[in-house]
Amino acid sequence: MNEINHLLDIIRNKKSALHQKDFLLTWEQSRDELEQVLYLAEALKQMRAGNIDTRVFNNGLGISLFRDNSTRTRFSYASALDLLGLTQQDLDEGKSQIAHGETVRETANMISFCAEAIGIRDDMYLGAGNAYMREVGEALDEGYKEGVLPQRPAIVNLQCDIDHPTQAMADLAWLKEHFGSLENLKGKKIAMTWAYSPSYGKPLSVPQGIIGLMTRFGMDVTLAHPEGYNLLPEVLDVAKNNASASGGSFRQVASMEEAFQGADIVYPKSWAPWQIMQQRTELLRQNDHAGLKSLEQTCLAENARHKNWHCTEEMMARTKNGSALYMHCLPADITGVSCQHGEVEASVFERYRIPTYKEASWKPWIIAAMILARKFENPAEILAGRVKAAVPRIYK
Ligand SMILES: CC(=O)N[C@@H](CCCN)C(=O)O
Ligand SMILES: NC(=O)OP(=O)(O)O
Repeated sequence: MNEINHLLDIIRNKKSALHQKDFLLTWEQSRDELEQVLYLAEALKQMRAGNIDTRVFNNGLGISLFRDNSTRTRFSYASALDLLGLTQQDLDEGKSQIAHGETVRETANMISFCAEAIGIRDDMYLGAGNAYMREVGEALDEGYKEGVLPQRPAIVNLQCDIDHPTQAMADLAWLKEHFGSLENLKGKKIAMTWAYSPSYGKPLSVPQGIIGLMTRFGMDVTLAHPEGYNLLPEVLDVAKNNASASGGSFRQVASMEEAFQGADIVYPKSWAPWQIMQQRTELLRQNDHAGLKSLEQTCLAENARHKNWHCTEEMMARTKNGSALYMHCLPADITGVSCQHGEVEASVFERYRIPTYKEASWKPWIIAAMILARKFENPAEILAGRVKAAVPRIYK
């Protein structure tokens, strides 16, 4: 209990305007706001462990819209809604009236009469996903202002084309847990590198999320990828500016070997080539399904030219004392396990499998924290009320 109260005190001292804006990109939030979410996640996790009711809502919907597959984020979002007392309702666009001319602003209002949160994953098309979330947000603002909606639902970015903030924040929570404090992350070397995948053309948002967030905490961030796998130039600028403001650094190198050299943390994962992402966006606009399918094949063929971007034991041996922390957003393409030849060698993955599960396990708490911070001006007081109301257990 003392520990929870200590966390609530930390949260009280963070200056936050998160109750007035959606958390769509980590770099749009102040350092205090990021920390507010991080500490709220810790407090919620401890409250549940102590069997303290965290249902701050008596009722209400939490809507989900997944335009791409998901295991972790989908169940983490459902868990977060349950923790807060909300009921999940999935928006199945195929079953809605969207195909019959219903506009985004109309759908956004029609689903939200009793909604407190809307979680959206829309990550495959450059320039589309984040923009869609903002369009929904504007429709909700109007509905609330005009008295259609009695409340403004929080929008939760469950991965867009630019950032995967629930992932990057869960990764940060895991690093804080692993290294003991945010202070301890200063000067740590993290290698965000491309790795070969045979599965499909993955979004750019995970590597962008990592370089955009870890540069906020004084880390030395290295990005590496084969030619043609560039990230969005504006996100590279964000990473550079963050690094100079936080006393960390950001550099780009041309090989996994170089990025792994002396690294404390490595994050090897695949993403699609930039050109493919741009063509995919065009084909989506034209609704060209056959074109999208054949482009996917082109993407996989291009990936196959870089099979040497493989997180092997030899590669790991280059890291600091040969024992860098391996991270992955999951699912990883594991050579000989989930595919013939993938991102990571089986023995490396197996050694870090449980740590990657712990990394992922922060996600429900981070999502619940984001919703709390958006819905309440003083979320620490709201949780303090739950702590006070908790009935002590009779026996232990
Ligand atoms: C949609 C998708 O596969 N996404 C992600 C996030 C991590 C989960 N795999 C990716 O690989 O970038
Ligand atoms: N890491 C991650 O976002 O996983 P899912 O795609 O399963 O949600």
